[in-house]
Amino acid sequence: MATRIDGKKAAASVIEAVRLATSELETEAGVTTGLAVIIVGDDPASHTYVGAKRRLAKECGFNSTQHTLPEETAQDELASLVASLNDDAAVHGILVQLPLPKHLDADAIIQSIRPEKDVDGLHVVNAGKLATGDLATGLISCTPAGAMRLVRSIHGEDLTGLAAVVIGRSNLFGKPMAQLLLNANATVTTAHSRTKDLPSLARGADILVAAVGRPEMVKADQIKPGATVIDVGINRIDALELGAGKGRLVGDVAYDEVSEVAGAITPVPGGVGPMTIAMLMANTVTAAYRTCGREPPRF
Ligand SMILES: Nc1nc(=O)c2c([nH]1)NC[C@@H]1CN(c3ccc(C(=O)N[C@@H](CCC(=O)O)C(=O)O)cc3)C=[N+]21
Repeated sequence: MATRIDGKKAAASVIEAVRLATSELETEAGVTTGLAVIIVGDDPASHTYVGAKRRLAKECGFNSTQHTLPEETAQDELASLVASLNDDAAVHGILVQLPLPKHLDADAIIQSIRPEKDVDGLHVVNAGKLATGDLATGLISCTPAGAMRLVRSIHGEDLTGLAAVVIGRSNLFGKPMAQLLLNANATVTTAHSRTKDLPSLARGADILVAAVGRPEMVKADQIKPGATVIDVGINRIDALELGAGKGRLVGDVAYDEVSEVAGAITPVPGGVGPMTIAMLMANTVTAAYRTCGREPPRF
């Protein structure tokens, strides 16, 4: 039976470290860490996530502001809000909740955030720093950073000799995750929808990371015995009797059967999800430390 990797517990320890770092920066430099969250439109799931971010920011001792804009917000209005937050010295981190309404160009908005304040790690400067192995001055995308922390909780810092397979190649997750694993000396393969014979590729993985967005797609026969399985999927299975917006959350991995074969596995919920928000807080206080020329702790 696989070890269940407790993302909630790991996230709580990151949050505690962020809280300490925040209060240290406050007492030593007189700087309160500031996070600005922008949300456009009224997608209920987005509002739930933003609410969770706000609560955690408060718990960390941040000064957090939320900018709630109507669905019909124009590109230039959103751009000018980002511009004013870029220039606001009290704001160390800017997060634009995704997805944005379809009429808006999300990438143009993200690229207009000052890289030093891009706590989502999505700006090309931050993506480029990660790609070139500069982990010391950039900001790393929160979900891969959180997933990597969970990998380290099992394997430690050095993944030499381990084969890692990442299923998914998005800029948001798959690519940065592969780069983090590579930086830690794993031998990395990125698989995707065009990959031939994914099951046999997956069976070679000591570390299997699934980010496909298909409920319970990864089955037990695709797992190397003893492997570490990181499930990044968040799929809401709507149960008709529960009504809209309710229902069960499942990952991209068939948890019950896979946990019979794997050595360690993250659950959904309670795995990578809570780590994502915790790493957002870590990135924000990191950004605040850097504005004062101080070395941030490693989270
Ligand atoms: N700019 C931006 N940055 C993001 O990081 C970002 C975003 N936009 N848009 C949406 C996605 C999604 N995301 C999650 C965060 C936490 C959980 C999480 O904590 N999930 C809980 C369950 C929560 C529930 O019950 O719905 C868990 O897995 O245990 C999930 C998903 C961040 N995202």
